Amino acid sequence: MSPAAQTPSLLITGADVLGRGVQDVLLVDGRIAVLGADAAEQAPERTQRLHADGLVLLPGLVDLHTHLREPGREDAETVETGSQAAALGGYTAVFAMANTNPVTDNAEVAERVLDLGRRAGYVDVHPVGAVTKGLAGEELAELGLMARSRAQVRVFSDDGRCVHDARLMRRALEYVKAFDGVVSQHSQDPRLADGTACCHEGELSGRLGLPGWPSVAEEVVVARDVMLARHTGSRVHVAHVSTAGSVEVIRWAKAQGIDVTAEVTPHHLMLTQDLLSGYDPVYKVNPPLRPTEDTLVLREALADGTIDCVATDHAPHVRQDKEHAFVDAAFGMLGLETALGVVSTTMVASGQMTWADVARTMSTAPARIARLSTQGQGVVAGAPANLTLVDPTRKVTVDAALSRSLSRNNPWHGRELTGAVHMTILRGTVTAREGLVWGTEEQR
Ligand SMILES: NC(=O)N[C@@H](CC(=O)O)C(=O)O
Ligand SMILES: [Zn+2]
Ligand SMILES: [Zn+2]
Repeated sequence: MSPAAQTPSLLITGADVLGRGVQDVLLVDGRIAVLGADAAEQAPERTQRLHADGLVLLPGLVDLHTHLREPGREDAETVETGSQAAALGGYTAVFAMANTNPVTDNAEVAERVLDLGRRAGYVDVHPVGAVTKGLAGEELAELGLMARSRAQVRVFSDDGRCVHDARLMRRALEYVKAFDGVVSQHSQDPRLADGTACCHEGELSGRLGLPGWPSVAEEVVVARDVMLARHTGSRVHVAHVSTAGSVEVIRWAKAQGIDVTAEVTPHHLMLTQDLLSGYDPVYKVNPPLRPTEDTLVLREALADGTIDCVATDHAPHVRQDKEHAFVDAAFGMLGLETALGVVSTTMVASGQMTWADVARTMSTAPARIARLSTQGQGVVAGAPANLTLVDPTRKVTVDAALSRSLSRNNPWHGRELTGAVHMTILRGTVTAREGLVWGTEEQR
């Protein structure tokens, strides 16, 4: 990365800041120097100008839940390709899940992922630490060492698997409290979701002849975990909330003052289980796509703050793992490049959320949950210049072939989304612009 001191000054004019009104914004030395009427006057000599009329300026997006697959599955994604996809999607920071090979269950792997992210340089890559060694659910991983490492891990998760042993979950919550960490739980009772289950259990799964798992497999774990959070006084985060029942529990827990936060994925906001009728494994994901009623409750919960944030659960898989009969295919779908468009289409174009709500749910709230000090302050003078410019009315038909991800398990292919990322800026440097990744080493 080029040092911030060499980043040219940039004056952004005409953009609607968070949808709250047009303000000029001056970026100097990688920071937001001035906001408002004085910005142009205070611009140093040779400041570049960007005319952003009609665009909305948001703080750089932060993804609490990304699978970058490196180390171990560099055929599906690398930190570099995943970072490029993230920059194109408007992200300036992502949290890389620990289900890699080797698993990120110690300081060494965590620092390796951190360094790979820095070398790529498109977004800040923060490793998530595993809760248990090897994700085996038996013994706590080196939580303290990961927290004290250069990676300063604060988010811990066995994602892909549920920490189903209540005693281990309790100990993990007690442990992370010492450094204000958070346990992000993949809530799914393995005893209620047997190994072959691959979709939502209900009338449709019966008709399709696919083994399903019930909503309650998620809800019982959410209910248990909020009680453990209350008991330990620690923080629990519910990953990929997918059912109306989970929302009910989280709403109740928050009303009690329990320190619980939650995320919803773009796919659970827009896609529903009826897509499974063609048995296309691109729609196979964990937790599964649910009935429309759940989707509508998730949207309401995101808008009213019961669900704190949107997280992609970007889960790239190679063709050999995904293109199988539905029951045998891998779980997961791409999400980084389309998340903003999906949220814009489902929540903003529909009038359920404002752009300020998008800034909260896709930047400031996830940064706060992860206790990020380097990002998520919003668009304010003095903050690092991590910014995303959005064209709110642009309609884009998603083309999987144009994705920067190495994988092609893209459920959004062919869909028209309203609202597109125009530009992403990391500490004053443009990382993506109009569908092209900028800021490669050669260009700097
Ligand atoms: N979401 C998925 O369906 N798959 C994720 C794991 C996970 O998030 O549970 C993956 O790593 O592929
Ligand atoms: Zn998961
Ligand atoms: Zn995941």
